[in-house]
Amino acid sequence: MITLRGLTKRFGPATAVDDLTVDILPGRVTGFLGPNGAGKSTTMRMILGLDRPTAGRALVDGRPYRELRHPLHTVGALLDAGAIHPARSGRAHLLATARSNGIPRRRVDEVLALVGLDERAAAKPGRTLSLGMGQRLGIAGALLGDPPVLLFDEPVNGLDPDGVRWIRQLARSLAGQGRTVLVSSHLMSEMQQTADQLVVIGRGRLITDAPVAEVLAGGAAAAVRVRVPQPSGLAALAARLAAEAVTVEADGPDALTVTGLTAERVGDLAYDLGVRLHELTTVAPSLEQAFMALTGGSVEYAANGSPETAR
Ligand SMILES: Nc1ncnc2c1ncn2[C@@H]1O[C@H](COP(=O)(O)OP(=O)(O)OP(=O)(O)O)[C@@H](O)[C@H]1O
Repeated sequence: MITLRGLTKRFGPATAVDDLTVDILPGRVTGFLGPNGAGKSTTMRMILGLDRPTAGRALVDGRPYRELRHPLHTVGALLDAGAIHPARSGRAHLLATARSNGIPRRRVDEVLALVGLDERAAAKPGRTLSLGMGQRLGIAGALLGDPPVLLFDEPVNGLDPDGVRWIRQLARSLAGQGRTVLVSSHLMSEMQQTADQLVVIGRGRLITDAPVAEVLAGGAAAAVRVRVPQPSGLAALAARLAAEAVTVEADGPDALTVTGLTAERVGDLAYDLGVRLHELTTVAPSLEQAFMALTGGSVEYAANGSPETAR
């Protein structure tokens, strides 16, 4: 379990993490979500004792990282996948970490197998590793001490679809074993498929801490898409909907998206007007829409497009 209490980090006048209080519980994948610069990496660095909080506490299994007696056996982290010596092989890198932490050699073979790196890949020098292999090696390092708590900072960044699927399954299976798994991402769609719980931050502050399903249900209203083949019918329906105090947006040349009415009500209004429909669909909000509804003002670059395209 990870416990954050009033966790705050200031860099000069800038507040990167602002009074964060959250419990990150075992047995589930917690998605740590926020736009670039929201403070996710800084929070993870404080959990791992790499940055000192300006105020508040970050505890792993009840202790600050620096007071852990067996840190590698308590918490494993993937922070920067590129953090391996360019001339050293992946296997040598893991062996050195294992040796200095009293972990037996055979565990290195176990974790290499766990992350799907074969002998040839493990023998390559760091500088020749692909991004995906680097991520796998970083995760192998995180798993070395078989820790009950795992932190993955943007693990799917730059990975191909197979790599993304693999990380997703790994995170889920680690949580299934009862571990605490915290995965940061600025990709809402990714978290929708991976996480059970969401901790969303914006500008260092907690925006929400809730199950994914709850964020989806409460963050943004479902919309209704209605497609009308005749332009006159489309105009008549749009005018009628305008009188209903709902949000109506054009959706291509022959369709409208209506927020604030059920599909049944939109269908009934069309029927009353004698307007023929070719489609009437309820569109569930995506996590991304829910996220935008939640973060609103905290997304500094909203004008440049969605957070997914901002990196
Ligand atoms: N060492 C530092 N010195 C000064 N400012 C910093 C430092 N580290 C982070 N920051 C600032 O703190 C804020 C939070 O950064 P952080 O990297 O934690 O965000 P993030 O949510 O992880 O985003 P990203 O995904 O872009 O890394 C940013 O405004 C960043 O510029």
